[in-house]
Amino acid sequence: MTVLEVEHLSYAYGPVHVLKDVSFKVEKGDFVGITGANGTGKSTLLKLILRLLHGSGTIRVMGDEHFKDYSKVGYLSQKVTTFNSDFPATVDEVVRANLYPKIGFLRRYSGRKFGAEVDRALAMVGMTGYKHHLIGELSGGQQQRVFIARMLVAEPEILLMDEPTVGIDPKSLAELVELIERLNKEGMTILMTSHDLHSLRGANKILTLEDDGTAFMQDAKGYFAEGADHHGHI
Ligand SMILES: Nc1ncnc2c1ncn2[C@@H]1O[C@H](COP(=O)(O)OP(=O)(O)OP(=O)(O)O)[C@@H](O)[C@H]1O
Repeated sequence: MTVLEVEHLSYAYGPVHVLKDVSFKVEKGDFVGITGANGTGKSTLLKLILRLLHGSGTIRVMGDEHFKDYSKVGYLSQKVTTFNSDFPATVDEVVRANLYPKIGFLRRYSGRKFGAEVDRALAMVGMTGYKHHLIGELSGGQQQRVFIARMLVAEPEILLMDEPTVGIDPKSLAELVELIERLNKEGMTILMTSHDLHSLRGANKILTLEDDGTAFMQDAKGYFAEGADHHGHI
């Protein structure tokens, strides 16, 4: 089943053309690694898919050109974890907050606490036991796990992640990559940008954005077989 179809997508910030006539398809269960040099438009592409930005061309999510239910699309933005350590929210609050778009603002006050849903999401990312910790007190890798749990609690169909592995120490990085690969193996469709070839080793498709704004998708096996040297930006 095709869950995302991008056709002839172009986008410019004022006079600066970033994406030009980009087309690709994502099937349910795909892990798409999005790569390309700095400034080629990886973050811009994710924001267009989320309709935070509007370009020309067509974007169909779940077959719908006018898709509105973005609670089904989890998004982890770049640098989401650059937290001030005084940030007062607990892990529980950060994860729970993403249930509200789903359950509706008014029902938020219905008294139901959704503790089981939060616990389940934290268990999926190996963060059981951290519920009452302040988010600002966790390591970068732990914060990323919590932000992944925050996406998962809304039971999304697709995860969009913008460089989730940046700035994380090697051990936490390996665990985070394993977590992302496991979620994909369990059936989650993932689109993830990264400059780090290792982080994308579980991908089955690679979308490469070029300096001229074009993009092409290829089988990950072919991409990795060509070798990292071939792709000057990695
Ligand atoms: N809000 C904005 N206004 C104007 N130009 C922007 C804006 N956001 C991004 N750009 C420009 O658009 C281009 C693409 O940016 P984008 O952040 O999508 O690239 P990227 O591939 O994600 O880069 P990186 O690998 O550095 O994260 C860059 O040249 C950037 O300077």
